[in-house]
Amino acid sequence: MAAGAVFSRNWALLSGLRYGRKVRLFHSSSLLRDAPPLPQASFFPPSEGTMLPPHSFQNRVAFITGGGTGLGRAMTHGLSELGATCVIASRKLDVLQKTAEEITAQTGNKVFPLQCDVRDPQAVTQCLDQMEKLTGLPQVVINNAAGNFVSPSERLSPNGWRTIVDIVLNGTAYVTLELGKRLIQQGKGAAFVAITTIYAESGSGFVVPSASAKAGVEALYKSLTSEWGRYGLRFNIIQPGPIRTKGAFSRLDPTGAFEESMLGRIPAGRLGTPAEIKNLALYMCSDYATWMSGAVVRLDGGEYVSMAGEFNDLRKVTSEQWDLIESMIRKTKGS
Ligand SMILES: CCCCC/C=C\C/C=C\C/C=C\C=C\C(=O)SCCNC(=O)CCNC(=O)[C@H](O)C(C)(C)COP(=O)(O)OP(=O)(O)OC[C@H]1O[C@@H](n2cnc3c(N)ncnc32)[C@H](O)[C@@H]1OP(=O)(O)O
Ligand SMILES: NC(=O)C1=CN([C@@H]2O[C@H](COP(=O)(O)OP(=O)(O)OC[C@H]3O[C@@H](n4cnc5c(N)ncnc54)[C@H](OP(=O)(O)O)[C@@H]3O)[C@@H](O)[C@H]2O)C=CC1
Repeated sequence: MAAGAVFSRNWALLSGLRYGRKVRLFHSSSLLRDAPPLPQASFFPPSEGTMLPPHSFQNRVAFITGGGTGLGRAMTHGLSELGATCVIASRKLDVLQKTAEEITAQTGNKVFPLQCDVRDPQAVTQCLDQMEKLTGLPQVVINNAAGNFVSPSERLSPNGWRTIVDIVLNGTAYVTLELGKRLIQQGKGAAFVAITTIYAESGSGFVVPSASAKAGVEALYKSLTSEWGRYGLRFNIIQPGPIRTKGAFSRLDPTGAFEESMLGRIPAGRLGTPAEIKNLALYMCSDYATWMSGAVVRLDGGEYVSMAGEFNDLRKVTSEQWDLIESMIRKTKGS
């Protein structure tokens, strides 16, 4: 079914709410099921395993914000599997503790949970003090924590704006600047990765605080690439396309009405997986990527360019329709 038709059908289902019909209201319940991948997805199966050789991060420390859930958890798992001692930090200590225990049990390498709201610079300082005592400074830093929700911009309050910009841009800056200062002082190098999004470049309606803050993160990282390379610090950026995590989908598509139309614009025909982000992030932080700095890598199954191309909707034209179009164009010869 064409993406537009899918969207209309799903939206009609939701509209049924107004007439008292029973439809799924939340992303996790059942009427609007998770959209199935498109047929071409069978050409592009995701590989879940960890790509780099064993021990690639042996004797290294990694600090991952938002490491308790979603993509942060996947990256923590991968680093730990390859030998790193990991420190994960976010607001919910219970979530962090559970993740830390599970990963430590699976990999045999210690994961330390530290409570930290990255919006608060003092909390960041205290968290990094604790980390230094536990593990010393990290060689790998992943700024992954984020906040987001879809909302028409005219509904945003100043605090709604501030909340997202504080988590995404200010939080990343507090962590990066404080760690950078400490690393520089101790003469130690490190690899930083920030997780942004494909709309950091284009901007996007309905997620304006997130788009603005992620663009700021990219500017921060590109700027520090140039300024702090001389201290042994390198900075790279991953722009993921859509990946089903509870944190993202519950705030960006809570009804599930948009998932199918979103799939229709991804040439690979499927969502990404946390493991795909994990493998790219691990590569960027590894010794195989010491010449990589200031890079911005989009990992989105082709969605971004697919949305940008003026003529890409012609995918919907059938072979018979092309016969007609071609004959009409050919008739213009000599005119
Ligand atoms: C076209 C189809 C698209 C389909 C898309 C589907 C999939 C995704 C595809 C791509 C994804 C691309 C990018 C993804 C980027 C991400 O960042 S995803 C990660 C998302 N994860 C999280 O957000 C986790 C953390 N989030 C939170 O904790 C909360 O959601 C929050 C960010 C709100 C922070 O919580 P808290 O500090 O408790 O804040 P408050 O609840 O007090 O709220 C602060 C102010 O914000 C206002 N607000 C909250 N929600 C909304 C809303 N939905 N609409 C408008 N305003 C909202 C709230 O009212 C507070 O302001 P006031 O004090 O009332 O003025
Ligand atoms: N999933 C997707 O489709 C996409 C995701 N991304 C990006 O990937 C990254 C991970 O997102 P994803 O895993 O999907 O979603 P999650 O919601 O699972 O991850 C967000 C993490 O950020 C943490 N966090 C939120 N606020 C704060 C705060 N104030 N201080 C410290 N930590 C905080 C949360 O932990 P806690 O609640 O404990 O604080 C949570 O672990 C984000 O940067 C997101 O923007 C980008 C494009 C697409």
